[in-house]
Amino acid sequence: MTPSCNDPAEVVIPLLDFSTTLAFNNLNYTVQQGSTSKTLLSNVSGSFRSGRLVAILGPSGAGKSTLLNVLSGFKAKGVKGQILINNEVVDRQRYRQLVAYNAQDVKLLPNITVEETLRYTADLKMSSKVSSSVKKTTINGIVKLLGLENCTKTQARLLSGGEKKRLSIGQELVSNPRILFFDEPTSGLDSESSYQVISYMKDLAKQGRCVISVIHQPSSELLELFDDIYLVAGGHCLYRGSLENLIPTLSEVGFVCPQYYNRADFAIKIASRSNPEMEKVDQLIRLMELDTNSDQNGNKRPDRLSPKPLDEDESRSQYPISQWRQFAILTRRTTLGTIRNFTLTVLRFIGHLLFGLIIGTVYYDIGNDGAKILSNIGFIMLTLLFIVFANAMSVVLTFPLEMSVFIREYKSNSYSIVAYFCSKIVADFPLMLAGITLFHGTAYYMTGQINEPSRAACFWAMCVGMGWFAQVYGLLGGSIFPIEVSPFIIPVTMLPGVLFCGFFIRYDELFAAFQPLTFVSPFRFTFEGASLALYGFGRKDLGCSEMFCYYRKAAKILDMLDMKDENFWIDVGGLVTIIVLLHVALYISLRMRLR
Ligand SMILES: Nc1ncnc2c1ncn2[C@@H]1O[C@H](COP(=O)(O)OP(=O)(O)OP(=O)(O)O)[C@@H](O)[C@H]1O
Repeated sequence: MTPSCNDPAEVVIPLLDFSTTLAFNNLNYTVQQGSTSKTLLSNVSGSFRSGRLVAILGPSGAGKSTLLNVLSGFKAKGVKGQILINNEVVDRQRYRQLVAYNAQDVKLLPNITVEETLRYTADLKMSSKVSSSVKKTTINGIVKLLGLENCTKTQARLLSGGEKKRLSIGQELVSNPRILFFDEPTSGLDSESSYQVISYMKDLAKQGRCVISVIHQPSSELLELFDDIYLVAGGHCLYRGSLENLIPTLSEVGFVCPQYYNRADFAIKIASRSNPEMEKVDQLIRLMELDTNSDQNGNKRPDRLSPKPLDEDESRSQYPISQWRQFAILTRRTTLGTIRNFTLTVLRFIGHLLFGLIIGTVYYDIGNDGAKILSNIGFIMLTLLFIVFANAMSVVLTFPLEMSVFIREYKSNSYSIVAYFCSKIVADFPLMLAGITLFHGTAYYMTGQINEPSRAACFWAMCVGMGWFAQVYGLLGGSIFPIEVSPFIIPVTMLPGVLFCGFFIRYDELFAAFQPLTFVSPFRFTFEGASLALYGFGRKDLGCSEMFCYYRKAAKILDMLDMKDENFWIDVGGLVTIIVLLHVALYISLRMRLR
């Protein structure tokens, strides 16, 4: 049963027995818009203490999410000012270990269950010295704390909005962070679920954490759960202090809250752009800017806080586990997610088998017939086109969602880019290999291609090369372009490569200016490689189903296609080079996305 908001949550995750203060002074955040710059945060200051739940309030566009992103370290470029934890400037890497950020839109891997999600997070975020029983206890504690007991075996895609939100909060709790940021954790939830989520956050604060949340128009009941308020308008701070002091402070400058009026609504109304009393708002801003030396509750900040040194019991290495372990865990998780994506996985297999059968039926037994050479060359081309589109499009459709999970996890310091990159390549490879083998096993033999193991293997290798290229190309497209455009961009950008493959126009018939382009087309390398596998290297004369077959001799076929045996290894080298370069481009693109 989901605990009601009044049930005390049983806390199993460790309490933090030391205080933490996050202080920020004169923060400014500017973004570049063409040649001009736009200031999104101006001279905002404040401090948040452990044990207190803080609400960041403000009208839409006030800068609440921006403030949260800056304070959580997710935005660093263009930020000026000082952020201190326990009066110390902390380097970025260490900062990310201390801070957790829960974004407004929940990013979860859809086919992984609640328990698995938390277990993988624990494996990634907890030191390998932590025993599996401790990890299990921690996970159970989080599940209980967040009321997820009923859905531990449910895949994330089937969870309700509130459960998804709580699961993503749970992921942040695994590493037991000192400071937690939430961006609109109640958006899309009904009032009861909103109350529950904020109650859980209150519990987390009571356990000794700094908990700061952007909250959109909270009801009076919900607002009561917060200890402190940080009011933002137009990138400025209008109020920071306790909830009790909010109305008295606003009334000091002449904003008097009517009786029975929701305090949050009143504060947001004052902060809205439509407020005609701008001089009073400016007065509030000046008041807050002058008061940079007082803490969240209006008390003077001591020159030196007396916290526990930050590094006393924390590991200094960037990640809690080695990159090799990260790679192994991520590969397992990606494989599980792919296998569980039943529709796509089964469709991929059925698609390869079905197309193999169709192509095998249409081109039945033509492979050794000198009278049907042109059709057989069409078979080679069709094979390559099928492989490239089937494998590129399946990753284009799934990768963008995974990317958003990757960006969130990377930014919360869960693992390195290299570990993710390698796991992605390795986890997707077997499925591609299996699909192509199924297709090859059907189409190659049904079409009556030459039954020599070495030729069949070379043909299969060219198909695998094409599939590998397609997969990385799809990943690259998915990492660069949004899902709305990548299904269009990927096929369209491949077409010039198809044009210069040697099938639609012979290499020697191309304008001289176009001929070098054939050496950057993966289709040229695979088409020539597959054709040589079938007809090159001294293949004996083909059979002939008619009176006369002009192309009985394999050498004549290669001559017609302007292909030479010695090009085979150039094709292999060219294809491998393109695939390697695409991996490099994919790696760079992932890095760029994380900036
Ligand atoms: N990269 C950017 N370039 C230009 N303007 C930006 C950029 N990011 C945010 N802004 C602007 O900064 C302002 C503050 O945005 P922010 O998302 O922080 O608002 P918010 O208070 O969280 O609003 P909401 O409650 O609607 O989510 C908005 O006017 C937004 O358009």
